[in-house]
Amino acid sequence: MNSKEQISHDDYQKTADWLKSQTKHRPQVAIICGSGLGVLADNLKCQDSFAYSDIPGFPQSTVQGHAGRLVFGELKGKTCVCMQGRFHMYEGHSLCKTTFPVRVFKLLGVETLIVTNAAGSLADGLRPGDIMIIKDHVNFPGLVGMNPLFGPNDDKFGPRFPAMSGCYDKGLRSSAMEIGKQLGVSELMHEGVYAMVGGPNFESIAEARLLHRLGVDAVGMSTAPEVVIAIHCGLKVFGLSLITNKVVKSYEDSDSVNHEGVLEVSRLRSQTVQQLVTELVSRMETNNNAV
Ligand SMILES: O=P(O)(O)O[C@@H]1C[C@H](O)[C@@H](CO)O1
Ligand code: HPA
Repeated sequence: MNSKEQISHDDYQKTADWLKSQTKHRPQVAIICGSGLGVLADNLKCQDSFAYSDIPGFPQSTVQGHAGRLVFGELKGKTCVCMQGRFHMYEGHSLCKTTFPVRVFKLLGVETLIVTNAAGSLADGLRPGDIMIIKDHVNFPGLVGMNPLFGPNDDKFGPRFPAMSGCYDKGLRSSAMEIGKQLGVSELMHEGVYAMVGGPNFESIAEARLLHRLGVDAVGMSTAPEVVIAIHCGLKVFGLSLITNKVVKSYEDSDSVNHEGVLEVSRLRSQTVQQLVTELVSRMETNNNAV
């Protein structure tokens, strides 16, 4: 991984211009699908979709459960773009490659980013199959210097020192909780703190205990860099974690997590997440920043 890799404003613009030349859709909302959650794109009407390998400048997805397609379409009167597959630091992408699509979305006129992920729970009240609305994050790689904003600041996107307090929009969070009630799934709905770790190994018991003591509710291997870049360039952000497993915190516990199990729980709950996201998008107030 080359942490010094720089991507110029022109590079993002070239990708945005190519996409604009290939689709008439001008999205207001972007959705990043977590592991096993690619079904979120299925409700989009009048779809235009592109394999990542055909999009100039786009990285490639290498993880099972991440299809590697960018899908544009209409969802309840809003134009959306949906990433079926995200990029993780552990795949060997630099952080600016990992977050590349977010700046492209900004250049396409997107106003709101929805990030979803699969995550393991540390909080006792969070069970596999539950949905945790992200109220804040701990960006562990960022805290030790692995931040997508490292390097010269691009003032055209945002300020050198962006604030991260309040990065998960309060209005969208309460709207999602309300929608959960209306869908009859309030017993699944929680709010909590997500922590990003580098992966790709799952946590040791000592690491799990440390994260738990630090006040982390759910842990995963993505999302925080995308959110940092989104906030830096002025996007509104909503995030949710689908809890796919309990993180083992006891030496007496013989359970063990694996990616296939994560994908299985994601798929079982993906329809509910899809309904929640669809309803959230339909209630969003958007301007028309189409560019
Ligand atoms: O892309 P997300 O964060 O949903 O993927 C999680 C973290 C790892 O990539 C994988 C582990 O099963 O799922
Ligand atoms: N730990 C880290 N990432 C994850 C987990 C986990 O338990 N489950 C899904 N993604």
